[in-house]
Amino acid sequence: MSDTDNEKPKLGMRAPLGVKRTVETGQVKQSFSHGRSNTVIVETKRARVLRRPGEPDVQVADAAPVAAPAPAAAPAAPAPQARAPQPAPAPVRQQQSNLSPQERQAKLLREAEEQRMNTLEEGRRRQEAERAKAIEDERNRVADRARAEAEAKAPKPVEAPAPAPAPVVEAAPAPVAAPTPAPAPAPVEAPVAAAPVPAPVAAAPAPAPKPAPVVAAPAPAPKPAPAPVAPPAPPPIIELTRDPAFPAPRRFSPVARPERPPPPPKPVAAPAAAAPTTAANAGTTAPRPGATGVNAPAGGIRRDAVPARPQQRDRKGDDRRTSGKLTVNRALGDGDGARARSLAALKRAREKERRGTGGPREAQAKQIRDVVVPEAITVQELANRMAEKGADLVKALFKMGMPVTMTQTIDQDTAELLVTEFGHNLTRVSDVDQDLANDTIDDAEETLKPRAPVVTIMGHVDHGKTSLLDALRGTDVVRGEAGGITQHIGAYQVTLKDKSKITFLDTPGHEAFTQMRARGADVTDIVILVVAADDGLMPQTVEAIAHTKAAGVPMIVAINKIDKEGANAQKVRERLLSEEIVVEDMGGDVQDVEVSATKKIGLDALIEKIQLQAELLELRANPDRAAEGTVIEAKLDKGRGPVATILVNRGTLRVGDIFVVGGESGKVRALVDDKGKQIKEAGPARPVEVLGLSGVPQAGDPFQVVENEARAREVAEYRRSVKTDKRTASVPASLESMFSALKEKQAIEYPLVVKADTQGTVEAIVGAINKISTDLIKARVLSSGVGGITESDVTLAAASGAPIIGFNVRPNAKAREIAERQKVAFKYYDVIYDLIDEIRAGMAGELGPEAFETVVGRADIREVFSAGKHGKAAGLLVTEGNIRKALKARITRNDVIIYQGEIASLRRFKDDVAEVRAGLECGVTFTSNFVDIKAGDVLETFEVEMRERTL
Ligand SMILES: Nc1nc2c(ncn2[C@@H]2O[C@H](COP(=O)(O)OP(=O)(O)OP(=O)(O)O)[C@@H](O)[C@H]2O)c(=O)[nH]1
Repeated sequence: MSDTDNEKPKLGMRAPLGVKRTVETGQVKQSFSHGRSNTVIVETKRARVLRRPGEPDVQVADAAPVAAPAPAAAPAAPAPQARAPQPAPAPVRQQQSNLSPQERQAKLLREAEEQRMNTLEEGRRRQEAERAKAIEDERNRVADRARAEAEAKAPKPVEAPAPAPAPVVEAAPAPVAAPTPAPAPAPVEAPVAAAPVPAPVAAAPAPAPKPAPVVAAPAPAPKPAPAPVAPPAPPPIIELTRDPAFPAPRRFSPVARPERPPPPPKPVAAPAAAAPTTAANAGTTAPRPGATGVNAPAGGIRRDAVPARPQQRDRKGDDRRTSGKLTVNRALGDGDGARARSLAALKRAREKERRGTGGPREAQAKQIRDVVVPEAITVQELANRMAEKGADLVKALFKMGMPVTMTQTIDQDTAELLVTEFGHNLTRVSDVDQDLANDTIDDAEETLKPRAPVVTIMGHVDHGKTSLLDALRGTDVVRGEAGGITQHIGAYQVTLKDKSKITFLDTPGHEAFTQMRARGADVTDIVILVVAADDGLMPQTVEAIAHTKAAGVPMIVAINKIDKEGANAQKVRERLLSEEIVVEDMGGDVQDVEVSATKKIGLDALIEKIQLQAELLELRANPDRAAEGTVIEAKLDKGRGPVATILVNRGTLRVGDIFVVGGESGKVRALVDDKGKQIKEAGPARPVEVLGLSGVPQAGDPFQVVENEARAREVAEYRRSVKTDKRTASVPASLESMFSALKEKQAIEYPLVVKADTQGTVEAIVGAINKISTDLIKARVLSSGVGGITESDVTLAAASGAPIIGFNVRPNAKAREIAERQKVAFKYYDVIYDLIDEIRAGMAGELGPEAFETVVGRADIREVFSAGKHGKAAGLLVTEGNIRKALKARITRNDVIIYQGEIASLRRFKDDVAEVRAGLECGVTFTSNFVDIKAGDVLETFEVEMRERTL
């Protein structure tokens, strides 16, 4: 917009239709800061007054045509309000009528500005006063509220013009425009009506019937937004309604709206207040001559909206409201709004705050926990116990310089660092705390009752252990054994003629069962060392003696096979001396007895000695307590599931008892004695098969009855985790371990999958296989277990190209099918000797034949000649053996090999010869053109023989 544009009387060109000109225009130059100025075209329009039908008004005829060009504001012309102020403007009009239009406009503007300033000043003073009062209100809010309201009411006459704009419109233009005030309200009404509260405008259609056709047309102007109104109001008129007498600050009108007072008592005061403000706003914010009449009010709307902003902010920000800061709203006595909010909204706000801040924060509040830390724990488990994120722990450990993963096990000290770091309390526990307390306290004397002795028979292979036991039991076990040797521990209880009982444990004699034998010694009271009279002491006999001594168990020497020819019992006794076993006959304290298992000689004497020894031991146990025992043997029975042979040490084991055995738990489903009979209970020293286990335990595992299943599961779980931790615990790296690892890497791996019928056999086989390993080849048992060969065994073996060793077990149909498909080899055995021999042969075959070197002859190199295309020839003196053509040869200088190859040619006095013996001279050339030959070097010829390797 330019000044030149302003000079063009565009508004005048688009004068509204009418019989006579109702709008007068003029220019007002406005000055702003920074030297800016603006020229505004000001039009003065006569206000239209709607009158009731029948009311005498000579100006009606004029009003109709004037109202037409400003239809936008028409809806805001409520008839009742318009009529009320009508009488007032008359004298004002008369006073101003003497001035020229320009003078009047200038004067009006000046006065309006003055009035506005006065009003602002007045407002400021009022605000200050209100602020002071507000402070008092804080102290005694309830009491002062009434007074505050009274004071707030005081400025209402100023606010009044806002809610009642219509009279203003009518009053102001009247003197300027024409004696007919009726048509004017439309444009002037627009800014007021478009002010923040559109309600009056929206209500405008109600009086529409009164202005009849003229008012009905602009009905779409109910919105405060000027845009939609603009089209129906084309005349770009900036209306300036003014009343120098009451230039009430228009800006307060929106604030006062919510509590619209009753109609102002003075009809003149109300319109006068609104008019100048509107004029001023219109003049400053919408100076464009091209602006429509509705645009002008838009500026007014923006200006009017300014004071409303604090109110909006107040609604959002509680702090502002509660801070006691005086806002325009409060200054104007808007105490009601604050009160209304303080009751309901404040309550909601408090509730929201409580929910929003109190709730979650309390939930997130860090809980300090008592973290129970065992001797070794995984990072993940520790995180769980601390209720922290595992990743946080890993991060903390990383910061401590320990790069670990969640599944890695850390020791108690490291765990303590973490627990402290995270602000929890540490409770150290040892394995004993976690596990079942091994009740080492002896039972009370009065509870102890005599029990049967547990006798273990030990001895070298085939010395007749099983035969002796068989003789004692009166049953034939020997025939049932594969290969004629005992494969695993058998436990039997023999009832003697005097009803007394003896429990026998038959341990295998083969060296592979050393571990099992050691276990047998641990649970036994007496050891019977079987020594064949014809064979004497053998390695396993000596080993059995060592185990017996280690267990601190008394021994009875049974010299067996005395019926055999060549039996020499005395020799056995003498030989035992070298093992520090001095039998009674030799003046010692170890009982000995000559027996024959097959001829049943000396059996009674043996039993007598056992009973005597048992008496000396005073074997007693408390049968009236929860059972404790030891696993003698365990296996996975196809029909019955996991089965463990338990020797009850003390207490009585009953069907239905809940127990923990090693890393397994369970409830006794059935008890089977050594004769295959189901029994209800088993007292101390009684071997019994237990059914109802969760898995196959290890031979030698402790068996304990516990109070409930939960505890049983907990302990079993703990024991399993300990086993896992031990297995997965990372071995600290050292130079030695690194070198040994390198060494191991060089060795060929011979993978195997081992399945056997019992746990003890599995251990024995695995132990024996590991012993076969050498530096060159290492047997690696990928998996070992009890029970038949399953699909998973085959899959594992197939993945590694390993054969499956089945000892007394066979694959199921599915496993066979997969094995056939994946070309997995099964090797079945029922004698451990055969198994080990074959594995040994297989491992040797894997290594291939072994090269053996045999030196054939040696010679000293005396001279070196040039041999043309053959490089150099050496003149030799054969010192040892002979030198032959095509033999492998090596030349050493100061015992360091400098050449290795073959003899290409052999000559003696220019003749090619096949062989030159020791003491003779000859000349040789070598297969490769070796030239670095010097007199003084030594030649060595040798043959290489490939032999089958043995391990
Ligand atoms: N003549 C004679 N032969 C016996 C006697 N006791 C055992 N035998 C024989 O010795 C062989 C081995 O007997 P076993 O009872 O199997 O020997 P073992 O010590 O139990 O053998 P393993 O179970 O392999 O440890 C059998 O052929 C028996 O018949 C005996 O008192 N006299």
